[in-house]
Amino acid sequence: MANSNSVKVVEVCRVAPIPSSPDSATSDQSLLTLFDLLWLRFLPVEPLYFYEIPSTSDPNIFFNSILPKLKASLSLTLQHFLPLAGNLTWPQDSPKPILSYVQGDAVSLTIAEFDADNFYHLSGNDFVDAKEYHPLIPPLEVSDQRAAAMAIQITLFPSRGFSIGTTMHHAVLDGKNSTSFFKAWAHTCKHGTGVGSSSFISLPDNLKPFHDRTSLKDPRGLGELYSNEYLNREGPNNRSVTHRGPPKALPQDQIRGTFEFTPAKVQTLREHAVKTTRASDSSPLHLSTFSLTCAYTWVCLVKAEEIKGEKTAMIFGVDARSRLDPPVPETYFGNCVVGRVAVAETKGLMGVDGLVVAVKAITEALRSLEHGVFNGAELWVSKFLDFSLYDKIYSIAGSQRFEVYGTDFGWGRPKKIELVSIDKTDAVSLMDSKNGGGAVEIGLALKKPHMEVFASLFAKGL
Ligand SMILES: CC(C)(COP(=O)(O)OP(=O)(O)OC[C@H]1O[C@@H](n2cnc3c(N)ncnc32)[C@H](O)[C@@H]1OP(=O)(O)O)[C@@H](O)C(=O)NCCC(=O)NCCSC(=O)CC(=O)O
Repeated sequence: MANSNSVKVVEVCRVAPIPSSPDSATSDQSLLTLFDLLWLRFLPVEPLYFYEIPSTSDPNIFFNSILPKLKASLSLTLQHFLPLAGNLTWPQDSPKPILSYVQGDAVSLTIAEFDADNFYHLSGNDFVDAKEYHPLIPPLEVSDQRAAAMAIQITLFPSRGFSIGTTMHHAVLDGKNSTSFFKAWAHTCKHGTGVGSSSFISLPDNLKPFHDRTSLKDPRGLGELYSNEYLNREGPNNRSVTHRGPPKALPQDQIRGTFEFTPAKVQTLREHAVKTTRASDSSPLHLSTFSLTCAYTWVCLVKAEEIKGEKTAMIFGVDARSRLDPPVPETYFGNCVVGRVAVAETKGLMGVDGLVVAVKAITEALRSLEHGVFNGAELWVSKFLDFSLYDKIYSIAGSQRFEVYGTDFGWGRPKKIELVSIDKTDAVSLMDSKNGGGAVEIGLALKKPHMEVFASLFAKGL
């Protein structure tokens, strides 16, 4: 078990974007879109990256070299991501919340230190008590009137490594953006010209955020419809920009585990699905890495948690950027994700054809995209999902496409990445694998007995 010493806060400071030239933007303001509003009440996203410190003769390498570089590059990177240094408000005269940055706004950065022995425990492969990650994530400054977009915490594990934890307001950005921000910061840190330099580091095109929320067209006025919903649903004229709190009683005995799907494992699942699909099933199954990974996880979860109800659901996000008409750039900054819900009979998931039942449900949910991402939107903006219909609703956070393990600040690939928020949102995290090679990893937070059964089902295979 890890040393239970608590995290010691060394410094709390604020990092502002450095203007890179005299004509750099000094302010930025945008109205939230429908896509942002959908996430307004969601809990913040909490990615946590662990990096090993290279062995060196300088015991103070972190404070002498690494930390100053991280701070300087953060400041330079924020110049490209001004909204992340800003705040959300919802003035009385505004139809929707406003995300604004004005000169002087800055990101809260906490520097902390934790017992070195915790490093390999928290960044290793063993199960970890979910609560152990919480001190590595900073609080976000939020009130009903004003919410910061992001807070960052860098925690040193002396002579071992450091972690970078962030808390990001979900109405400000989606998983793709948060990954791009980390990659842009890492790029600037790795290729920067030195501490104290205010020189502008140009980002590769795929990391340059495209900031124009008005480019998301909403001819049916769904954003207004949805914001009116908010204003009326939660008390009269409720303009709070605070997310809902975590569930009242977070399970105390949750542990976290990571499981890997190698390309060979995915191929085995694919072949199994093809073999067990009935000849009478005319419509082809969507047998991508994503659908097979989610389907197998779903089946193992239903069995491990002994779900009893008639139906269970799995919600996943779909990147809408290229699916909109007209599309928006891949680098569009702001939420651009729509939810899709796969529904299956629990009995079917538990049966011998469980994998195919799950893949079929995911295929059907994806098929609805053929009619456009806004098909039936008037219904789901006013009543997204009737939770009472399902005994259990699973969800997927993140994507293996984001290639988060490619985030190198100059000291190598991350040793481990956790999406800490999944223990509050009950989601399954999905990302590329820390072992590379085209593998995918999922992260779970479950009660210990359920995790043990899940691990054994996962290892056993089909
Ligand atoms: C809807 C999807 C999940 C479906 O994914 P699939 O992979 O099943 O289907 P697909 O049609 O997109 O791709 C099918 C095949 O084409 C290939 N392919 C297609 N596009 C690709 C691309 N851009 N990069 C790499 N591969 C690609 C894949 O190899 C895949 O096969 P193969 O994989 O077998 O090789 C995805 O399209 C998508 O939108 N992903 C992003 C979801 C997202 O943004 N999530 C974050 C939500 S916000 C969040 O999570 C934050 C939070 O709340 O915490």
